[in-house]
Amino acid sequence: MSEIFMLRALQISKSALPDCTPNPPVGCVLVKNDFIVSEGFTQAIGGNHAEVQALNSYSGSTENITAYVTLEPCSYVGRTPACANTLINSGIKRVVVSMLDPDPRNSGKGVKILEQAGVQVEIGLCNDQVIHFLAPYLGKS
Ligand SMILES: Nc1c(N[C@@H]2O[C@H](COP(=O)(O)O)[C@@H](O)[C@H]2O)[nH]c(=O)[nH]c1=O
Repeated sequence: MSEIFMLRALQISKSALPDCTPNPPVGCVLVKNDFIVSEGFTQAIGGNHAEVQALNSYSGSTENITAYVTLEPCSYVGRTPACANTLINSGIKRVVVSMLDPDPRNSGKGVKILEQAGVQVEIGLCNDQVIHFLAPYLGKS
């Protein structure tokens, strides 16, 4: 079941192209009680990341919501705020990440920030499919 949600996040991430480059195209879906309640993908460079788009499009309670994100949420303030902190502030308690961000400014730090705040993080769902799509876009932002 959860693979369906990550594959949906991967599917919508493709809509981020070509405007998001050189930022990688990322997708995020918010799931509550096995239903997708919101979706987002990376906006044009300097615009919202996928997680922020999904959160901005959702107005209900974040209780029991799991965020499925194709790439590790970012950990630092770059052109946009740190998505790991945005997720924590939203009250979401479970995040499923397909692949870690190889960008050395993130690279495990986003996951660490989430875990230190008590968010349950799972890594690697649909990893093969996501790496296949995302790899060409990583390391250039
Ligand atoms: N596109 C994308 C991420 N992209 C990552 O964010 C960093 C660039 O941040 P910025 O300069 O603020 O745009 C860089 O490490 C890139 O890999 N991260 C995410 O959490 N979600 C997203 O949708």
